[in-house]
Amino acid sequence: MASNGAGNGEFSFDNKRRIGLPKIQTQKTEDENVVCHDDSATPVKAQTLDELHSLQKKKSAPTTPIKSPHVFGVAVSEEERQKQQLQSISASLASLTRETGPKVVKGDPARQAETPKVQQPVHHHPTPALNISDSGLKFTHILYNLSPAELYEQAIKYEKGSFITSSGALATLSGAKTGRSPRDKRVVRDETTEDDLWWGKGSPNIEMDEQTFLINRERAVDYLCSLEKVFVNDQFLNWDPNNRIKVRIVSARAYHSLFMHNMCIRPTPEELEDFGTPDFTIYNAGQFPCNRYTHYMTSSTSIDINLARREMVILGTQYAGEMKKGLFGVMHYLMPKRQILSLHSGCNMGKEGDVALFFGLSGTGKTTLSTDHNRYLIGDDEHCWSDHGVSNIEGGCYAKCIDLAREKEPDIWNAIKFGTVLENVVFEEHAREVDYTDKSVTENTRAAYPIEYIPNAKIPCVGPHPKNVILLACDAFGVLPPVSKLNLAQTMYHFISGYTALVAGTEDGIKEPTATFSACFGAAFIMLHPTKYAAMLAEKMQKHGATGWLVNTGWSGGSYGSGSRIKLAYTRKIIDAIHSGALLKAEYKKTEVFGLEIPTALEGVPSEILDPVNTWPDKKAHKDTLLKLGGLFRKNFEVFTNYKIGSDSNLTEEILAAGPNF
Ligand SMILES: Nc1ncnc2c1ncn2[C@@H]1O[C@H](COP(=O)(O)OP(=O)(O)O)[C@@H](O)[C@H]1O
Ligand SMILES: C=C(OP(=O)(O)O)C(=O)O
Ligand SMILES: [Ca+2]
Ligand SMILES: [Mn+2]
Repeated sequence: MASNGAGNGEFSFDNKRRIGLPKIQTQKTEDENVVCHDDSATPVKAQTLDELHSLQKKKSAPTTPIKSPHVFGVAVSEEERQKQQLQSISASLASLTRETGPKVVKGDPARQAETPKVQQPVHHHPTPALNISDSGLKFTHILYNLSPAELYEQAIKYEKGSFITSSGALATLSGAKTGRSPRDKRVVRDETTEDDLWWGKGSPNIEMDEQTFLINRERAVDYLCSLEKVFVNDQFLNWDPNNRIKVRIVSARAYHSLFMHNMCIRPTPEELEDFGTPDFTIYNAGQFPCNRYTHYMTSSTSIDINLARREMVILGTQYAGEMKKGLFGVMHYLMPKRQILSLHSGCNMGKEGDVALFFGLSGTGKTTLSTDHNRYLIGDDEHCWSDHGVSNIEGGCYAKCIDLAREKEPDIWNAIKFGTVLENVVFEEHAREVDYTDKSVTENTRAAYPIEYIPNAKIPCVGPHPKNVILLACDAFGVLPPVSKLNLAQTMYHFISGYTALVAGTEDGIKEPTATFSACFGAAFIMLHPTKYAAMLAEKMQKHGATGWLVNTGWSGGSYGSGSRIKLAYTRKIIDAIHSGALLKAEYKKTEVFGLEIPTALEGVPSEILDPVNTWPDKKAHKDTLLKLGGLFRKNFEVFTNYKIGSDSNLTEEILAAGPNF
């Protein structure tokens, strides 16, 4: 933003900066006869203030001439197309018990002059007068695919806790929930999903029935239709053009609309013209709770997925990540049906076209390590691996910001600018400088930005088959080596285990690390049994000759409390050596218990840290901790011992043998 030096939003009267308004002379110049060399522009072409304001905005020009869209071979007018779009939105918002969609109208209700042509409700049947509700008598204004600038204005005007930070990002608060609520995520169990999905112990798919889904859907839709305006985003998922999914997000907050604008793939104006009916719709009524007397509800939060109806309903949580990760779950169902593997991983590509995947649970480094100034970023979190290579599902990144530092992560730092949603951060009240070390609201502070905000993003976000598959674990026990080379069976063992150990809540003194095992490094999002994804991964890695690696981005020199987190600079060197192929040629030795192959030397990393035992002053404590972790792995894997991985029973046995041995 141009600074005028006046501060506090006052206008500057510096002549050079004047943009068009004639100078108002309140006093006569000293010498009336001297020709006034006033360089001010000609007067504005407006007679009234209203006219002046109407000049400020011009109609946006489409990048290509609007073609006449065809419906069943018949050309339709622009007016007709607009009408169809509103009908589609009205149908999306239709109550299921009152037969009609709401009366929807495009545009901001605050701008009365713009209130345009009225969209007649869609009548499936002549509506009995008795069925009319209050919300059926009013108009619901639709703010359709607004631009970031418009969404900023909406947020700042109407949503408490919205501010522009000094770098131009939109700071918001997500309310009472500052992270996902996996225990409140439910999936409708019906004929479609009964046999296909993973149900029961360990599964993230907590069941609900169709009827309960419809109750929550009605609650969300009634809430949304009772509002004066709702935001509608029509966008895409998946950069693979043959497997692109059309999603519609209906939400009540500009924050949610901007978040999804950034996170999903943004359609061009031409693509939006032909958008038609969405493949999947989210109803985000996050400000409104679910009813705890409703069957299945265990809290006031509910995130409900109905695969048959292709709908998701959000009640009682405003955490925006719920939408992104909810859709990811849907992709974990839709893609494997098409023989495409969906992956909770980051992905980047070198100059030579070498692709790497980064798997890992939250906070293990997918976003940080896939954002690499020397490589092209394909995506930071959600990908597909098809017979043609990899594709990003999303159009944006969602970076953790806690302790973010410009020097360590310059690309992420620079992406936090105008258009970026900055969740739950604390900033200095006047200058609006963000303090990234401040955890007052939450430790899970986040930035959501379009992927092109990263300078070396690979657009379109697709790439060839991966050469390296990197499994990230943040091991707060400090016993896993900084890097190990894995054979295929070990890769599968660690992929199915999905280990990380984090330390929650650091305030009240030193805490024991807790091990988390999350199958496929994303059990919260998978829909099928983990072995289904594992079998696909094994098949693809084998076919394309990818190498597996286990990288510990966590502790060294002791567990949390006595050791310290491995320096990001060292982890980057390790990753560089994987990408370049240098690490493949290194000399290796095998570790005790986990039987991992570790390099004896690696450029830019002190050799002594490569074997964790060297970094622990207390060798007995090291051995005890190693055995403890080995035991936790073993216990976790018990549930998988009765499953066959793919059609290859040899592989299944090899995988079972690839775990810790003691
Ligand atoms: N050695 C390391 N490797 C990777 N990340 C590290 C390391 N040390 C500290 N970090 C920090 O850990 C966090 C990793 O988070 P992030 O990349 O967002 O994880 P994910 O995308 O997997 O959820 C970042 O805040 C990063 O700065
Ligand atoms: C959005 C999330 O992803 P991640 O932490 O893996 O970046 C999340 O887990 O809420
Ligand atoms: Ca995650
Ligand atoms: Mn991430």
